[in-house]
Amino acid sequence: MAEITLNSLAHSYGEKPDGQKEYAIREMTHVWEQGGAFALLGPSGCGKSTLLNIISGLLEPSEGEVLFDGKRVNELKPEERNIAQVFQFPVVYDTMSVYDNLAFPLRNIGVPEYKVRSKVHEVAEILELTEQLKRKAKGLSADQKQKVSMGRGLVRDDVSAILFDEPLTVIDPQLKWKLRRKLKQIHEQFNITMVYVTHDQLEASTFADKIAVMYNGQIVQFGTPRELFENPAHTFVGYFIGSPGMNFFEADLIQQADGTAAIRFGEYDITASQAMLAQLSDMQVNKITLGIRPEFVHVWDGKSDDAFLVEVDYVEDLGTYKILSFLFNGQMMKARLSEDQKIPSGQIYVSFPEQWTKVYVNDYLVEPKQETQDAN
Ligand SMILES: Nc1ncnc2c1ncn2[C@@H]1O[C@H](COP(=O)(O)OP(=O)(O)OP(=O)(O)O)[C@@H](O)[C@H]1O
Repeated sequence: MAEITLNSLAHSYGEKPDGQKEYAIREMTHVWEQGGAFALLGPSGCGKSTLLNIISGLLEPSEGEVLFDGKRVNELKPEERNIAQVFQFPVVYDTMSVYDNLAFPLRNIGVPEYKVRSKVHEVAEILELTEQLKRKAKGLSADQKQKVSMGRGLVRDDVSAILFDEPLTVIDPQLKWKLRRKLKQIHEQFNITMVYVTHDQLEASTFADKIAVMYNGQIVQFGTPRELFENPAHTFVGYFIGSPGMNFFEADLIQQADGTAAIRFGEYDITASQAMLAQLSDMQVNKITLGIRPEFVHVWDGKSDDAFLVEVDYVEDLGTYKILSFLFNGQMMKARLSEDQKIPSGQIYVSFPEQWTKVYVNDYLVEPKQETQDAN
């Protein structure tokens, strides 16, 4: 078991990269603590597989280092790193029995047969493969084969970490949920560092304690599912996590005649704390992006003096909840409402609670200015 550190790591597939754009992994320093369950979440092409292959040793990074428990492993071959990797498609020996497939990694390192037997039975039990142990792998269904693949990763006690690269791609939708739970249970039981790559936010949040969201070769936020939802550190996290994603709109920071600052969206003033306005004034920006999740838009039943009058566009009924689309200053926005909330047609009042209205500059979240403590 190991803590995995990426130290100023970067990777370009080209020999002579010309600028950041040519890097599949842009420079990052990052730590995955020992024994954690982590997900690497991001859209296709953001660099997830590249990063996983660098950790497992299938790919040598062009810059920086990978450390296991503080020791550099860049020069170690995959088999010397004690990493188990489970890929999208099952890797099993068709002509061998399920038992021999599971026993293979242990026999390879000379584990005595009596220990092999007990470990294979333990893992088969967890993965519900005991009844299949004598069968040839060839006759198994795709999801059973993938369970065998996972089992081969789990049999060795000495692995530093298990890396999963979209392991549920071939699994039946009904079984996906069950296997995800199983993986979580296995993690709790074995306390091995696990990194799970996926482009599916639901998969990431059921499996992982902490999720690294990747975008354009960078980890833009590393946090619990709740942190990613409540406080997206980057506009991409706001957009990618949640259903539907965060509402964004461009606003202006203006300096008023009395010397105070205000945030303006068209003719509307958007409330912000003094600490936030002070921070934005310090940053000397004019344009900002505001973000609010559809769940946090407050839709009023009737008239409200502190709310904005907006135009209802349409309401989508999704069974257990509704999505209201409305036009605010010409921009389409969404609110997520409970199924029993009545929505009048025409014009309604909405407001954006200050706590949930996030401010972004150049795509990154701005935190309100901290009061400096008086030294005396
Ligand atoms: N062998 C390669 N040679 C050159 N470029 C590559 C190679 N493998 C990946 N890339 C590029 O590196 C970037 C990151 O790809 P990577 O496969 O790591 O992304 P990913 O997030 O795993 O995507 P997916 O979910 O589609 O597998 C992409 O722009 C891709 O085209």
